[in-house]
Amino acid sequence: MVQRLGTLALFGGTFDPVHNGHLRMALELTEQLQLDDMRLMPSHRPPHKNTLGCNSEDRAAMVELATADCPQLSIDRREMERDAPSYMVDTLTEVRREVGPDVSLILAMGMDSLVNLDSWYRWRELTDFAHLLVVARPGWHLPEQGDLADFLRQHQASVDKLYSSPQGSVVIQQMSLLPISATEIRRQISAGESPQFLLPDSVWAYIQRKQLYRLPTE
Ligand SMILES: Nc1ncnc2c1ncn2[C@@H]1O[C@H](COP(=O)(O)OP(=O)(O)OP(=O)(O)O)[C@@H](O)[C@H]1O
Ligand SMILES: O=C(O)c1ccc[n+]([C@@H]2O[C@H](COP(=O)([O-])O)[C@@H](O)[C@H]2O)c1
Repeated sequence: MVQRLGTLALFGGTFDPVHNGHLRMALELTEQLQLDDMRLMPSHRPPHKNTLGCNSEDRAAMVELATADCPQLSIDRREMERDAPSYMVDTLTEVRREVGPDVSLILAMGMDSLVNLDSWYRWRELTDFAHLLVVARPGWHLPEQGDLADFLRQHQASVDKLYSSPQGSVVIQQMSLLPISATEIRRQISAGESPQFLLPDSVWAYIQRKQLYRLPTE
């Protein structure tokens, strides 16, 4: 019988701020796929975002608060320690070195991230270190032509690959995601509206205490 590998999943994001859409996705993936460890990993210097609503320490503090009461989720602060653009290939290289060759390392992302994957730094190498676990979001479709489509044709696999090999596959998981976006939450706050119930109360309290997102960012 083939041995089932231990699984470590990282869910990277700007989390500006973290919201219930992110949290439900992480929790549902963990439970549906019986992942051993699911960590939300705030990006210190998100490579593709020029305007941020707040600094990385505040964004990480909110992820810390959001995950504190949920035993299935935790925060991975490793990108906070690297004062360079938070390229995912660098992060995954570091994690792979840490966990060794026999752990299934899984990078979770939404479909909107996947469709831009070919703009990421050394994107083809990501699967040398991890699997990509992509959650299909309504309104987004897999590319059908071009380098990324070819890459997906080569790497797409069924979910059992996550347990039988340590890296190398792209797995697409269908899930109904909450229609919440950080952009809309920032807009609401800068317009004086309340985002309550879109994010944990502890995160909303933090935003109010630190007076974040009062000014429009885009
Ligand atoms: N509502 C949601 N449910 C599940 N996953 C989401 C949701 N919104 C974003 N994601 C995923 O979370 C990851 C990090 O996203 P990000 O922090 O940029 O959140 P966002 O809400 O899309 O932010 P913004 O509106 O600022 O772009 C991405 O992989 C993205 O696909
Ligand atoms: O490595 C890259 O070049 C790269 C480019 C864009 C995004 N990422 C990462 O992808 C994750 C989601 O990004 P975002 O911008 O949707 O929050 C987050 O962890 C980013 O650091 C990484």
